[in-house]
Amino acid sequence: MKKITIAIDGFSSCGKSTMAKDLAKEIGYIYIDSGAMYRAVTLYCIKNGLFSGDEINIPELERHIKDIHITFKLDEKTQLPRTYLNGEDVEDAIRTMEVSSKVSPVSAIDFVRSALVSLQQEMGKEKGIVMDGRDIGTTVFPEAELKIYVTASPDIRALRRYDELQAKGQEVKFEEILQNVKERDYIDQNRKVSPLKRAKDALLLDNSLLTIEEQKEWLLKQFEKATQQN
Ligand SMILES: Nc1ncnc2c1ncn2[C@@H]1O[C@H](COP(=O)(O)OP(=O)(O)OP(=O)(O)O)[C@@H](O)[C@H]1O
Ligand SMILES: Nc1ccn([C@@H]2O[C@H](COP(=O)(O)O)[C@@H](O)[C@H]2O)c(=O)n1
Repeated sequence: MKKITIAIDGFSSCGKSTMAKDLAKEIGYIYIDSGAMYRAVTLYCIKNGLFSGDEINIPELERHIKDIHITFKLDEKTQLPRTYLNGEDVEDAIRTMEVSSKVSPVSAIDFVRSALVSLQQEMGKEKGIVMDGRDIGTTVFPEAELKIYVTASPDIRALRRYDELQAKGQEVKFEEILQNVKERDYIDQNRKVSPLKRAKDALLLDNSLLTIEEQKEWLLKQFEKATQQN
C-alpha cells in the first residue's frame, strides 16, 4: 500500500503525541515529535548559558545553531523514539517545567524554525511518517494526505499533564501547569512565523470527552479513509 504523510497539530498537552505514537505503532510508520526538537534547542540554551532570566541571547544562539544536532533513536524496550542532543539522550531532561516555561519564546525565533523545519522535511521525505506539532500541516508538510487539528479545554489539558508529571514523581502545581499551557497557547498562536492554526484541510478533533482508546479508534478510521482516497 502507498505510504502517506500524517500531520497532527494542536494545542499543548491535548494528546497529540499519544495519538500519533499509537497510530504510528499500529500502522508501522515512523513517529516524530517535533515539539521534542524545539525542547532540545531550549535545553541547549539553558545548558550553555544563553538565557539570562527569561531573556534569550538571540545573536549568540544564532552563532551556536549549527552546533545543535538533534537526532532520534528507537528505544528497544518501548519501541518509541528517544531524543538526543549532540549525542546525549535528553528525552527526560526536555520534559521538565523549566524547559516547558522557556520553549515557546525559543520556538518563535525565525532561524530556529527554519533549521528545524528543514530537518523535519528531510525526516519525512520518504513519507510513511506521523509527525505532531504546531505547524506540521501548514508549513512542514502542507501536502500531507491526512491532517488533524486537535483541541481540548485548557483545564482538561492541564489536568492530564498534572496527572502525568505527578505519576513520574515530579513536584508540580496544577495552577503552574495551567498557566504554562495558556501562555504557550498564546505565544504559539500569535508568533509571526508559522503560528499554530488549523490548516484549511485539517480535520478537527476536540478530544475533551474522549478516552485514549476512543481517540485511537477515531484516528485509525481517518487513516483508513485517507489511504483509500490516495
Ligand atoms: N483522550 C485522553 N484522555 C485522557 N488523557 C489523555 C488523552 N489523550 C492524552 N492523554 C494524556 O494527556 C497527557 C498529554 O498528552 P500528550 O503528551 O500526548 O499531549 P501533546 O499534545 O503531545 O502535548 P505537548 O504538545 O505538550 O507535547 C498525557 O499524560 C496523555 O497520556
Ligand atoms: N511544530 C512545533 C512543535 C512545537 N513547537 C513549540 O515547542 C513547544 C513544545 O512542544 P510540545 O509539543 O512538546 O508541547 C510548543 O509549546 C511550541 O512552542 C512549535 O513551535 N512547533
